[in-house]
Amino acid sequence: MQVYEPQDTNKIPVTILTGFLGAGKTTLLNYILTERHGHRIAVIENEFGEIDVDSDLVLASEEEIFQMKNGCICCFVDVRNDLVEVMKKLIAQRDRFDHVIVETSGLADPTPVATSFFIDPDVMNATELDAIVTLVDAKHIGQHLHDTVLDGKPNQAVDQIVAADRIVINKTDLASEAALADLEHEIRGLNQTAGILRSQYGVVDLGSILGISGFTPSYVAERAKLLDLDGEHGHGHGHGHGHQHNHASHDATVTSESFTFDQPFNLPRLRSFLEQHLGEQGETAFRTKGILWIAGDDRFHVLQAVHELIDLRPDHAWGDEKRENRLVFIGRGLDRGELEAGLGACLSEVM
Ligand SMILES: Nc1nc2c(ncn2[C@@H]2O[C@H](COP(=O)(O)OP(=O)(O)OP(=O)(O)O)[C@@H](O)[C@H]2O)c(=O)[nH]1
Repeated sequence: MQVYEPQDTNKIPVTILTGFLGAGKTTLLNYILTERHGHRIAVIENEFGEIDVDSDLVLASEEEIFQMKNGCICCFVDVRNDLVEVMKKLIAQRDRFDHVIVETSGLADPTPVATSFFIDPDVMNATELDAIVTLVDAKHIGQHLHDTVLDGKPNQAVDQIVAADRIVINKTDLASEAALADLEHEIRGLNQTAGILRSQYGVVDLGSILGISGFTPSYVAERAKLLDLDGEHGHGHGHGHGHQHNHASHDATVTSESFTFDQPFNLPRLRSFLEQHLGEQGETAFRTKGILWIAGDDRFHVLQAVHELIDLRPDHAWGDEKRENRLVFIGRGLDRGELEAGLGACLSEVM
């Protein structure tokens, strides 16, 4: 690990961390937050899905995590206002931290997020956009880059690569050297200037992604022009996070379904349901996450699945925390009724 120094100590450097669903943003964030790099980092999180699972997956102490409660970070109008508000709160507590990381939802285009740092004079004076860092899932990105079912609208997996100052190809353990070389070549075709790094579980030289001063306002304006992102027309999305936008640009066929159950799951039943369901629908079931209550077990379990790859494991003890099950499914053409029935059949009669 290499320690970095912010370039201008008067301004708070801000890193925008982006990457398609399941690329490893939270994993990288946890790595950053647990490394002893001598800097205090505030995190602004935003997620796709109505219930919050992500903040439970971030290991750091809660006071460092600020959630964007309303508004999806991929929407121009909402995000600009919300982000500006959150940033102002952070600026007021400026002495508590020296770097801000904004983790975007996996379906966000980072450019409007970046431009929101140039629309408010107070935020602009107090912060300095450091870089857009884009994570890429070495195993799964291919299918999203070639995703044709985007209705002629911008593909956010591509936007995220185009807008990046640094691209981290993560999950290199899941791809061959030849596949990685091809992917690097393909990424170069989309972005000629960004530094490309490789990682496993987000372990990168932090000096290569933080404190790199990759931004100038003119650069953002250029990018915005390039992507036709002036915020006035025609962009936005319509995914299932409970509110409608007219400025939809994202793939409206991608939705999220969230479930909570106040009964525990029978672990073997749940495992076999998930294996079967995600095995059959792995192409279109992009991402599944959950904080799980398992019958007969005092520890909460964490479910992480990216397409058909499932990771379900125990975490720490529930303690006094209220036990419940929270799951989010994100994908294309999700059938809520089928999921609800399938999950319901996995609930345990005994606690
Ligand atoms: N094999 C492998 N798995 C990884 C690696 N990095 C992360 N993962 C796993 O991939 C899954 C998704 O990682 P996250 O960090 O939650 O991804 P994310 O980008 O925050 O996901 P969203 O918030 O849903 O967009 C988790 O199960 C991680 O443990 C890696 O380098 N190799």
